[in-house]
Amino acid sequence: MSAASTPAEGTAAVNTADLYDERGDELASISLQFQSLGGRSHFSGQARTIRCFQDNALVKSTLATPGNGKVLVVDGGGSLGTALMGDMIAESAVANGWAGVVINGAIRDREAIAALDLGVKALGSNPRKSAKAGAGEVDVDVEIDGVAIRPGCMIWCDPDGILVER
Ligand SMILES: O=C([O-])CC(=O)C(=O)O
Repeated sequence: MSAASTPAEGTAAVNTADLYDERGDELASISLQFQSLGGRSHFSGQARTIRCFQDNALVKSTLATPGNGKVLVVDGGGSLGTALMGDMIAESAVANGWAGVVINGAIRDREAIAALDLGVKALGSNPRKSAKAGAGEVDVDVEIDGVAIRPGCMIWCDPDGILVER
């Protein structure tokens, strides 16, 4: 890791393997094989969280508020049945200053999202849209692949994986 990339800064391109070597078990590593789908391959920041299931109204409304360099972690229950984010919502995340979005679920509009200056980790894609009723919870503790993610904790993502501050 270069001297300039202090993890707390959030905007520097941190390499997760180097960070793990430096900090070891202070960090939890998500073993589930997320795909890197955004135009920004390395991203990090404080987490905000959403828990929802096949309903993306809270994802849309949250990414329409100022992100201040944070990472939105969406626990969609691992469902690949509907897309929780498409290119319009992702463009809104870029416009509002989010560093990235981690979705334990699916996205759609892969090609457009790959061209955006946004970090995106998701399990895969599905063209089928989600419900928009607003079911779910914002800024709650979530767990993905046995790793707890609390609102405000630091999270680092790159093509190697996802690290979370314990
Ligand atoms: O509206 C949706 O469900 C997601 C979508 O397609 C977009 O963000 O463009």
